[in-house]
Amino acid sequence: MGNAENNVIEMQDVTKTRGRRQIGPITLTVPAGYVVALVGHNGSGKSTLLNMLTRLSLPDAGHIRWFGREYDGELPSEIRQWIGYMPEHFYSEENRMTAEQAAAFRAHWYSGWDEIRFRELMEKFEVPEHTKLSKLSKGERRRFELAAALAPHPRLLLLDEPSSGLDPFAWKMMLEELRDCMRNEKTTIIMATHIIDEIKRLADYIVLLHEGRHLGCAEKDRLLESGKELWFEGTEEDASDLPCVLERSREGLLQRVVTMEAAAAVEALEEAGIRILRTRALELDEIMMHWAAGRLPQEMTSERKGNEA
Ligand SMILES: Nc1ncnc2c1ncn2[C@@H]1O[C@H](COP(=O)(O)OP(=O)(O)OP(=O)(O)O)[C@@H](O)[C@H]1O
Repeated sequence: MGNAENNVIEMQDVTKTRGRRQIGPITLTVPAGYVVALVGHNGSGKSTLLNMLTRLSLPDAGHIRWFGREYDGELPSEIRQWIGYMPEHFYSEENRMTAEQAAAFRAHWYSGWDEIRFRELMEKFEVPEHTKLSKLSKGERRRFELAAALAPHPRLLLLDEPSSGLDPFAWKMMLEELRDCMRNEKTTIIMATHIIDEIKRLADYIVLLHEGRHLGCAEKDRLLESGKELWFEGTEEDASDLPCVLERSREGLLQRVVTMEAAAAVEALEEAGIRILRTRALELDEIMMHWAAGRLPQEMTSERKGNEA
């Protein structure tokens, strides 16, 4: 492994049995300043992974290091205060508190709690003042949770489906705020999400979980650059000879090929003097579908991040 001091999270062969499903083994390194999107169908283990990173849930096996150190029991408070967490389901114990009371309660845990920032965010997100959390709408409650998660300037932000319940305006505001955190505070973000647009706009890396199995980690830009659909005049043999072909078919006089090595495929066709008549970049959701079906080349999904590259 490269410069371990720069790693915010290191998971080594982490497993957890949840009901009848085993999650993992997960081996994952997240260096400082990156945004990692956790992606996978319902029940694939995204929340379980985040819960293990907050220590709300303990792994059955494997090792987790936070900011370079492993801890046995609860995370010490000096580590917890670097971590902002927005769960998918909110804590019901706080339902009878107003947003301000809940914030004051949380501020005790975070020495870096920035009340001015919290109030600015509450205003920006238009969270109703002096109202019990139980009386907030789902989207308002999520906006409060986001403001509270950001108020202590966390070094690591764990977000579980952050956009759930947000209207498009609030969603855009959330994206802007997260972008600012990444830019100005170099916050490391690990977020579970189903929203392709969110992944496209925020993530540097994508981690795919499928039915509890960790299918790897891929660099988003590389996936998007590499996946193309090509149409060209040629034979079936020309099509099948191309690198990393995921799909191919004949459309009239043309060959249609879906490849995850677009640059090499185009070069091979050009060298053979074959005319490419049309190209289309694959959408991220199409690439994810191929990935979940195990069709992506292994070296593309076992990306080593940052200093490990
Ligand atoms: N408290 C629990 N007790 C037993 N099994 C659980 C518990 N919580 C989750 N599970 C199971 O663990 C597996 C992973 O669940 P998890 O919530 O981590 O998935 P997820 O990817 O976050 O799903 P979603 O997209 O629906 O939020 C599922 O099979 C789920 O049924």
